[in-house]
Amino acid sequence: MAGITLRDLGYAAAGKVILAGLNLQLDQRRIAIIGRNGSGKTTLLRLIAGLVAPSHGAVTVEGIDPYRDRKGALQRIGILFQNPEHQILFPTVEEELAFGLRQQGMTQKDALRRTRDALAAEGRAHWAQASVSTLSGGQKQWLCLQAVLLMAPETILLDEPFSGLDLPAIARVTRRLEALPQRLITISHDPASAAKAERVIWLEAGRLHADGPADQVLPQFTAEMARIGEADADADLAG
Ligand SMILES: Nc1ncnc2c1ncn2[C@@H]1O[C@H](COP(=O)(O)OP(=O)(O)OP(=O)(O)O)[C@@H](O)[C@H]1O
Repeated sequence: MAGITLRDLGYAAAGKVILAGLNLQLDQRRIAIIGRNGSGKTTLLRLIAGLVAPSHGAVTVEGIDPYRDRKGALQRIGILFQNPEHQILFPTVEEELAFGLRQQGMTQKDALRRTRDALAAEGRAHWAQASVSTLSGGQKQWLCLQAVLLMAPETILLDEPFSGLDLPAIARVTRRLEALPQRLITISHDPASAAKAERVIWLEAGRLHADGPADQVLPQFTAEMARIGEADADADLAG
């Protein structure tokens, strides 16, 4: 795998600089991106997924530009959004799961067959015709992860994959993610969930603040968050 390359990457919106000057080569299998609210983590994932175009510099994913080459991006990158409601488009479980496969060029018939096989393999064959609106938040999140996995991308981008999950669901999703062969790039506010990453990237106000092994970066991050937490109320808007 050639990995993901960010070259002097920057992004601005509504006249505001949101990310600037990022130069990173991302080759590791488990990468965590940490940072405070509004530090630019989600924007970085959206740039890597090719959902938005850089305002400055470039992103390359396994040799392609994910914004210009959408088909190539769909083969290489999957993204799990923080809020499943932002990801789910279809009324039933099987339609939702089949959609990504259709986008990758599979016929509707083959996509539905693959979807039903995948549900059966997970012991959830009876979910196929279920209405997505009847699922709980955690079940919707499972559905979104399943949709990404069915597309078999080389890299999966996860935006706070544990938000809104109860403790058993966190344990289940953690096990599932740990077993995946793919490269995972996971956003988190929570240092504990980044502890097993091979590499931790800390963003601060849209810029790289630290980059290294978890046992070096996380203690600095935790200490800094504690320091800020002890200071006065923090009501500044980023940018
Ligand atoms: N399209 C946009 N137009 C204007 N401002 C934007 C846009 N996208 C992001 N922002 C702003 O950029 C900053 C970074 O947002 P982003 O969602 O990337 O941060 P984050 O680190 O993921 O935050 P959180 O941890 O709260 O999810 C925020 O101040 C946000 O309001």
